[in-house]
Amino acid sequence: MTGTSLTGKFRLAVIQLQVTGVKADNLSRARRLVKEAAGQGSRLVLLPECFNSPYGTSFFSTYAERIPGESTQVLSEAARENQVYLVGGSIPEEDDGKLYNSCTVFGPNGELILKHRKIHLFDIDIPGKIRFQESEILSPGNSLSMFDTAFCKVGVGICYDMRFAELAQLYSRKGCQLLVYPGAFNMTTGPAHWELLQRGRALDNQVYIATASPARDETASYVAWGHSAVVNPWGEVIAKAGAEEGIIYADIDLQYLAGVRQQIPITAQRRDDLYTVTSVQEGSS
Ligand SMILES: NC(=O)CC(=O)C(=O)O
Repeated sequence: MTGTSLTGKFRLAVIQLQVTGVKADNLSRARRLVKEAAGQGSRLVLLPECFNSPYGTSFFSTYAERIPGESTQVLSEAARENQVYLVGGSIPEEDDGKLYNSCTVFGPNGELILKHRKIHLFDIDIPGKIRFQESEILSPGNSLSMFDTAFCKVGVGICYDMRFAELAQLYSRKGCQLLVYPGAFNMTTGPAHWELLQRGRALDNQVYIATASPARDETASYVAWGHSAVVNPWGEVIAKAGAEEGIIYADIDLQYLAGVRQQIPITAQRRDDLYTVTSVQEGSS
């Protein structure tokens, strides 16, 4: 099968990891769960945003690493030992005096094939509910990030990136059939928007969407919503976690995707003479 073939099926696993303040525990649990997912036939495995550290601006500098570093070494070995594509959620990355929220992707040989730095920083202020300002600590990435697998082409965003419809449109236009978003929505925006955004992105672009959240920890300073999910190009949720740690599985069916695109041919029907979405940059940041 070629990298962008529209035939075939493959199994995707999403790991909803219970992230603690102990980095070594996060890494070893992630490694164990990647092995478990591969044992169930998964060929592509997705971890959550900030899988090696608690999510919060006060934690980023303490847990930050260079890439390559300790956490990405574990990811590389887990990908190679289990022969999977591993989308390594995200980690706080330190580079040249700046901090980023970065996702690394490893191929089945353990090679680093992509690094995506969160493009849209999570700066929100909902009075009485939640104020979060990633930009106080982090710098944004400046590039789109896509990679080819033996099964299909995949576009990568991190959490808040999912709110920007243009990014998903560009990925779809550039041939992606699956978009993956490690994320960590919270107890305010999670119930309101998490699933809605995934279904919207899937339906608008006729792609599969997979999201991976940390498991919920009511004692954490930032309580993640959980509910990692996979949505198909028809907009249906085909796999969904609860709030606790676990793995969910979905069979990604590229023929089904092709069928949806043929039945409702919005790509051919677009009015690019009236509107268009274009990008100025591409590649890893
Ligand atoms: N944590 C995020 O980056 C985004 C989020 O929680 C939201 O958009 O809501």
